[in-house]
Amino acid sequence: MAQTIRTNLDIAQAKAEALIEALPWIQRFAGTTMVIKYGGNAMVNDELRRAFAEDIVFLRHAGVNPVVVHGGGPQINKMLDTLGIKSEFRGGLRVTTPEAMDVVRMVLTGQVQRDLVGLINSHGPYSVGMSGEDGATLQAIRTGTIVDGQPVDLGLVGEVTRVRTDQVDSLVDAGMIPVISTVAPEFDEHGDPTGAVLNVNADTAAAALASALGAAKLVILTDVEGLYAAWPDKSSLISSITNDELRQMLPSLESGMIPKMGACLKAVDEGVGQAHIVDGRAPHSMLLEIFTTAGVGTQVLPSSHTNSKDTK
Ligand SMILES: Nc1ncnc2c1ncn2[C@@H]1O[C@H](COP(=O)(O)OP(=O)(O)O)[C@@H](O)[C@H]1O
Ligand SMILES: CC(=O)N[C@@H](CCC(=O)OP(=O)(O)O)C(=O)O
Repeated sequence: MAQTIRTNLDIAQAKAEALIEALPWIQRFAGTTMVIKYGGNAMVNDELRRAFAEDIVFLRHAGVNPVVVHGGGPQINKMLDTLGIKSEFRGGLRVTTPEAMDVVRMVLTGQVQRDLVGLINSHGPYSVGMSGEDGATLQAIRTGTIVDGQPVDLGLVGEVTRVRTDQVDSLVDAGMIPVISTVAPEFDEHGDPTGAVLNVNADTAAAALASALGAAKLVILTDVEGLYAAWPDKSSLISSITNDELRQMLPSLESGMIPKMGACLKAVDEGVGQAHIVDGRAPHSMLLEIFTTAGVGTQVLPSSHTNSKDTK
């Protein structure tokens, strides 16, 4: 019995220590904006999606202004398969035909975004869903990519050139949590809309938002622990890397890590305090990365900072 009481007390004390450890980080980040990118591969089951929604609501009550940007690549793949529409990835980006674009828009804005808004709002009326199309919040130009030194046409794929931060700020100022789908209207070189909509990779859109909003952090949830120096060697996890070190490493990266680490680099280069890659398969990993001293994933820091976890 005495043993049980001590064990229960130990558990209670460990919980209190976790709360106290979070205190300086909560003080530091209260009032800041954080852009949280939730990747389709990190949404694999209901428990994880529910834990994600809890973390977002926790952040909001800790005084942070979370802005969620979501992906949905696997969910788009599933719908394209069901409809018998072929699609391929080049350099980590989907080659997007007009037929595929209709499916991208339907799945991201009509399905994934609706699910996330519903999960967050099960805790209270906090969340509003929007697409880059709403209020022309994300404006984009068509972009291709380079694979093996050769230019590749990706079709209706875009890169964000302008963020209407006033649209996002007005929701945040009203105490809301925006959940943003990365479908963006195309704008021409004169800044006029062409009438087309473009498919924007959610990592690169999240970086553009984080940079435009002057976010304290960009946090990207995915299906790996973080960035591995020698992928697929799981013992080579990088816990902290500077933007200059990442710039040198970028050309050696593969597949989905290319837009993801490119997004972290862009965000930090453009003034975002830190970018983090976090394992979305582990419930509450986002809170651990933000509110514990050791952190759990990979953080990207500006070179001007020392390479220490204390710099988060
Ligand atoms: N150096 C690396 N470190 C970690 N993961 C890597 C690396 N190189 C390639 N990958 C792959 O990138 C994947 C993450 O990208 P992606 O599938 O596009 O994620 P998401 O859907 O979350 O955006 C990982 O699951 C892993 O298979
Ligand atoms: C151009 C491009 O590749 N767009 C992505 C958009 C969704 C996305 O980025 O989803 P994840 O974050 O889950 O990968 C796509 O069509 O899959």
